[in-house]
Order: sequence, then structure tokens, then C-alpha cells
Amino acid sequence: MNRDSGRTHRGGRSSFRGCYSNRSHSSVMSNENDFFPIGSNNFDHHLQVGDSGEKSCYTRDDGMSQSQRRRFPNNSPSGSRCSKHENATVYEYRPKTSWPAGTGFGGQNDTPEILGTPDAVVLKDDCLSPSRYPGSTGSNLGVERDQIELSSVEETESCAALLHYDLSNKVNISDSVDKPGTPKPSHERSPPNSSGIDDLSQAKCQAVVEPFDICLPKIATPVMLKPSLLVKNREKRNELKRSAEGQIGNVLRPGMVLLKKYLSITDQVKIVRACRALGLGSGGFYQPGYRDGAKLHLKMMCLGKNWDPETGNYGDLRPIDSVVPPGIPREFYQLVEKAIKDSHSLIQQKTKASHAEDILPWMSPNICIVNFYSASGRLGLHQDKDESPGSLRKGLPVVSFSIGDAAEFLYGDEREVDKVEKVELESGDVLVFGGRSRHIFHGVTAIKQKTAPGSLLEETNLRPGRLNLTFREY
Ligand SMILES: O=C(O)CCC(=O)C(=O)O
Ligand SMILES: [Fe+2]
Repeated sequence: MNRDSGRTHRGGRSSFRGCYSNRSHSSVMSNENDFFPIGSNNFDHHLQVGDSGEKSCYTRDDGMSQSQRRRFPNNSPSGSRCSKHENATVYEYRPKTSWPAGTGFGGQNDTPEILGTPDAVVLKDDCLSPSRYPGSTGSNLGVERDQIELSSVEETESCAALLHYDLSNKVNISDSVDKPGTPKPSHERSPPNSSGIDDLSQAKCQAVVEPFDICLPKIATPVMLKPSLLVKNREKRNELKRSAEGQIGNVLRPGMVLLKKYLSITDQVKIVRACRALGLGSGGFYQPGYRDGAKLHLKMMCLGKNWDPETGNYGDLRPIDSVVPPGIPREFYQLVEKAIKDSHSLIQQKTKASHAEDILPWMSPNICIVNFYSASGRLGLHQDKDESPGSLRKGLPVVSFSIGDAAEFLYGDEREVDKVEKVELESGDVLVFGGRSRHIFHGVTAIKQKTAPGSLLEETNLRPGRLNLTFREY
């Protein structure tokens, strides 16, 4: 991902066709029966904290410096609670004996497994592998860390902060980024481009790593803001109708496919829960910034490998805090695989191409970049071109999942706002761009407020905003 538009973060590019048969649009991650679980919590989605609400009520009180904490991780404190969160959720850290190894698309072992229920997410396997923590025994919490179970007993906000403070440190990046010898950015900051999109703003420190919960605390509010049964049923009906009619999507240009409302609400819920849990842990969400203080207008987390917006490099460690990114959950692979397969069918159907793979190559992701855009979030026009020369040469696609509020997405051959096309990416949409479209310029100009599906919000308490996951193969 070379967000080559100066510092406009990330990018991809262009051309196409494709068919499609027998598409099953059902949930990969779970049973449709839990589409509308009984007994979900009340919440007030839009009444909550905005960007400024990202700070945790937890403070470290162990008197340790950052470097001490790194050297003596077992002394990591649990964090102290603010009185507001006395009755918080409890996270259980469950020891497990072996660390799986292995890799690959649809592969067996090297990814955490998300076992979601409405109230629990279990991150299994090597989300927190000791191998991902050089010099560590895998016991940063005084327990073996190869399996962590997050059991949501009651409220979820507090435990999130607790987990964050146990597993990672709040880091003022200015300490680490500005040291002599830190790699220089590979590109210069661009002025606001002709699109008027300036996805950089000035700030004091280069990046901010502090707890960011993509979900809001559940507050026992009156029932009034619960999405009505009517709305929920409408959403479900529409989903079934689309599926029955085979309205899966469009080929936007050669190698670029948009699968509309492709992810079921059930899968979206699971993805949100998984991203929330990972985002609060070590290597979780942070606000990327640059050495000159400019910041991206989003929160980011990398899975599989780290992508450094400052240098455009991929690596095994996140330079700002030397943390190894969590693995990509296994279920995500299955969804990506299915999306590529269905894109091939669509390409074949629409273009009568005999070999859809020539137009849109297969891809086995080893990187997932997760962005969270708040209502004012955006991303300037850019190309994704920091992946390996081989990956780019072959046009291995970027697969992008949109969840939450809809986004106005621009794409085109040039980084000129008046020369690009616009499409709305709604919750559940999957956009795939590879082959001749691998190097398109693309970006997000706006997040459309209050457009997220009610049932998704009810299930997850996702903040106002948009979650986006882009999968790539390095
Ligand atoms: O949010 C999106 O839809 C696009 C994200 C993107 O382009 C990127 O992460 O490189
Ligand atoms: Fe991109």
C-alpha cells in the first residue's frame, strides 16, 4: 500500500468483465438463526462520544516507565478502574499449551479463530503468539498467552480498556519516531489535492496509540432507540430477496467488482466483534501520523503484517511500539476466498470471459489493514502499491469489506477528483480490485451518517462511522 498521494494513505488500479452461478450468499461465519438474537441490549447509538470519546478512564498506576514495562512485562498492571466502570466485563485469560504453526489461505493454523456468540469472542491460537513477541516467553500477563478468551459478562467498554492496558502500552510516538536514524518517509507530503481532499491534519505527535474501542459502551437506555422489529425484518427480507434474485453486484471496470450487501448481517456482526477485540489488544487501533505531525483521518490496525504509513514499508513489527500485529482471523480468509470466487462468477456471467482468473487473479491474503472512519473520517485519493513487486505485477487483488455507515468512494485512473467515478459503499459491500484495476486511484470522501443497518448497531453497538478491512497479499 503506497499511499502514494503524498501522505494520502493507500491505494490500487484498472480494467475487466465476468459470471456466476449458484452463488450462495449465506453466512460463512455462522448460522443464520442468530440473525436477530433475543435479548440484545438497549443502546443509544448516536448519543455517544465522538472522536474525543476515545480516551479510556483507565490509568496506569504502577509507576513504571515504558521501557520498564517492556522489560518486566509480567508486572504489567491491570489498570485502575474509574468508578464508572466498577461492574465491568471480565476478560479471562486461558492458558493453552501449544502454539500452532502453519499458514495460508484457508490454511489450518496460523490464524486466530474467532468464536463469536452474542456475548463472547474467543481469540484462539496465535493472536498473541510468543513468536510474535521476540524475547518474550509468551507470558506477558503472568499466564500463557496463546489463548485469550474474552467473556463479556456485562458491560464491554471497561474490559476493553483493561485488556488494552494489560497487553500494550500507551505510547507517545513522538518519543520513538523522531529519533535519529528513524527511516525517512518515502514520499513527501502532498498539498491538499485537487479533489479538495486533504486527509492530513496537523497535530502535536505523529501517531497516537491509546485504547480505541470501535464499539460504544452499552448503556441501559429506554427502549426507544432500539431498531424496530419492522426495520430488522425489512433488512432481513431485503437480504434474502437479493440473494434469491442473484443481485450480487457489478463489474465496475476490468478487474474491479463490487459485491453489493454481500456480507450477511451475521458475518458483519462477527467481523465487528473480532475487530473490536483485536483492536483493543496489542497491536490494535491507533491513529497513524507522520513525523511532521500530520495525522490520517482514521484509526488503523494491521493484521498479519504491519504497514507503516510513514515509510510505506511492510514489516513484522509496528515501528511505533515494536509490537507484532495480530494474525488474520481464520474466518476472514474464508470470506475473502468466497468473495473472490463469486467475483469470478460475476465476471464470467457479465463478460462471457472464459477465464475470469486472467482478469482477476486469485489472491491469498497475508495482510489486512483495518480502518475505522468516524463521521468526519476520510482518505485521500491514492494507489495501493506498497505490496511486493510480484504481487503488484500479477495484479493480485485488494479485497475490501465495508461495515457500518456507508461511504462515498471515488476511483479512477488519475488522482484528479473531476476525473474519477463515485460509488457508494454500504455496510456489507465487498469491493475487489485487481488485474488491470490493481493500480486505480481511490479514496473515501465522506461517511454518510446514520446509514448503518439498525440490526448491526443493535448487535454490536458499533460507533457511528465505518469499519473497512482491506485484504492483500504481500
Ligand atoms: O476505506 C476504504 O474503502 C478504502 C481503504 C483503502 O483504500 C486503504 O486502506 O488503502
Ligand atoms: Fe487503498
